[in-house]
Amino acid sequence: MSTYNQRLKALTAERGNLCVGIDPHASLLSAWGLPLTAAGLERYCRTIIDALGETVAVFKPQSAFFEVYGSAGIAVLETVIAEIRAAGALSIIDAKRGDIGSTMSAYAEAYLAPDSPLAGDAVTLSPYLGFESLMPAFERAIAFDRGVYVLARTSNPEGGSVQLALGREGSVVQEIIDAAKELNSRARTRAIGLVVGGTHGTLACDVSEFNASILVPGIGAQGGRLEDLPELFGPAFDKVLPMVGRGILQAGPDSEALRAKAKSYAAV
Ligand SMILES: O=c1ccn([C@@H]2O[C@H](COP(=O)(O)O)[C@@H](O)[C@H]2O)c(=O)[nH]1
Repeated sequence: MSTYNQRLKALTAERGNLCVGIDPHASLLSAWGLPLTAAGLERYCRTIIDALGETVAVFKPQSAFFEVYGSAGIAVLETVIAEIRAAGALSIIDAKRGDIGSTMSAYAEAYLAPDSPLAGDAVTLSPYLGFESLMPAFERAIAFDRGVYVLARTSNPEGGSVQLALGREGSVVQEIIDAAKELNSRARTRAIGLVVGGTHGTLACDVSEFNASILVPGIGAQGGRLEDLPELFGPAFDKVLPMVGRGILQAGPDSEALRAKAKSYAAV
């Protein structure tokens, strides 16, 4: 089996460099005329995958919006992951997990083990219990040819209060970026990616020598613009995977409108 990074490169070369967020906001379900139930949730997700599944490279289902519906919502998330795979696209499960190592092992099994119904191609992780606490997920991602995206410089304005604080050798976020880069080098992998928001005027951290995929949320509804990313990311721009949720989903439920909106983001 190819690695996550190889699959990502091949598919974005073929389909364009775009990750579409599957964020089933209650307001969007209502705007699409769907009930706020697990059945409405399933219909919403299927509409997106039917419209975009064979043309978009990567989808990012946001776990929180599925958890709202309890076990029925989690069952829909499992179906969505399988449907994305069946459409030939990749999935990043946005669960932002992070915990002490022993609990992290269980999260890693849930989101990265080959036989888990909740495992996509990659999962988002929070390093704020300590980068090293994520090691069980790093090990499984490498072993199972999957990927992880570690929150570094998030898109929200509040993130700076923690991420830009001074750590032992520089800012906290820079320590995370450097630790991820170092681990990729040491393990001869590209499985450890970063999340860096596209909403900032300047990043206030250095990703110029980062060596794996950088997921960039915040484009569209949060004010980030695709056309600003080359300057924002400089030499790391070729690692950037831009991600758009509401900016595309608001065009639904019409399939043509969803396709046209996704194309407009992929074309920039
Ligand atoms: O720093 C971050 C990390 C994750 N997100 C997630 O991305 C999407 C953004 O959706 P939009 O509708 O395009 O705003 C959402 O699931 C967030 O939880 C982020 O925005 N910023």
